[in-house]
Amino acid sequence: MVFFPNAKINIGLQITAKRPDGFHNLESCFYPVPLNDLLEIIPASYTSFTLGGMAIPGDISTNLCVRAYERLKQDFGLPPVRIHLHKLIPIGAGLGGGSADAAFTLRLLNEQFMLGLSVEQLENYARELGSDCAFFIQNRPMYCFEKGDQFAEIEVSLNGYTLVLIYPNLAISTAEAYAGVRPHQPAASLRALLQAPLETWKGTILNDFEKSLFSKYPILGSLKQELYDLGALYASMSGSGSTIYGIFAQPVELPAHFDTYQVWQKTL
Ligand SMILES: C[C@@](CO)(OP(=O)(O)O)[C@H](O)COP(=O)(O)OP(=O)(O)OC[C@H]1O[C@@H](n2ccc(N)nc2=O)[C@H](O)[C@@H]1O
Ligand SMILES: Nc1ncnc2c1ncn2[C@@H]1O[C@H](COP(=O)(O)OP(=O)(O)O)[C@@H](O)[C@H]1O
Repeated sequence: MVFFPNAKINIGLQITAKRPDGFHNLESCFYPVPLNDLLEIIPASYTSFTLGGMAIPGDISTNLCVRAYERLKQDFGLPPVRIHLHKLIPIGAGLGGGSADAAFTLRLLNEQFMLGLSVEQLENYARELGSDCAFFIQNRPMYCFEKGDQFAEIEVSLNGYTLVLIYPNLAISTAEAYAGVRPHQPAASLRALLQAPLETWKGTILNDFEKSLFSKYPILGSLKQELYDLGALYASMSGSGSTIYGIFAQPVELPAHFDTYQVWQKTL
């Protein structure tokens, strides 16, 4: 069976408090984006994991696909499988690619082996694997809060807009990003701000990771400004970085020097 785990962007990200468990409470709109990895899992005589596309740091046993398989195997005694991941979503990019791979592994195994797990059960397994993972079970625009693993419905649509993603060949670890942020209660509710027309977001909707990461990596702030100069209606860093995205009214011709980065553009 073959699934295509997709990326996400964060529209707005407020880090509101440090939790007693060491994690942070946040508020954000998670929005799925059709930039995909390829994940194939088939029954086999022994379990193996192979990787194509981009290299992923870390031992195979720490790969989130393998961890997701091992977690379900614990409870359901799954047979051996051959897992192949073709990695296309940039890593350490704030696009949630690893979390998507984990969640899609759970979804695929649930179908392949007819485990009969409900959405809620799959979300609970996903929460064990990472704060972002549960989002990719339902995989639709959601207002996310607490660790980023609790959800509320929100009416946000980017349909018809052109989305540009720029990954400046710089991997930022999530832990590094959280270390630089000072949690605070926001002056305005992100949820309310997101309900206003997209044209108003530029002046109102912020990603709290930008402040410290833009000082540490000035290229990030420059790219965001360039997207505005090119006519973006809204531009931001996604999640814990380093991807900078722009939302445009129509397709945009990007300057030649962007060729040194990984650039993706699509009308949604
Ligand atoms: C920042 C966000 C926002 O969308 O995503 P990314 O941009 O990285 O994809 C998420 O909070 C990332 O979620 P995820 O990447 O699943 O994080 P985890 O593996 O659970 O945790 C990695 C590390 O990040 C920190 N962490 C993560 C989530 C959270 N709510 N508070 C935290 O403090 C912790 O230091 C933790 O050890
Ligand atoms: N299948 C996977 N794809 C990407 N990263 C993975 C995967 N499995 C484990 N990881 C680890 O997760 C971290 C990056 O996660 P990723 O989702 O790409 O970044 P981000 O949280 O910025 O969106 C890296 O430390 C990487 O080694």
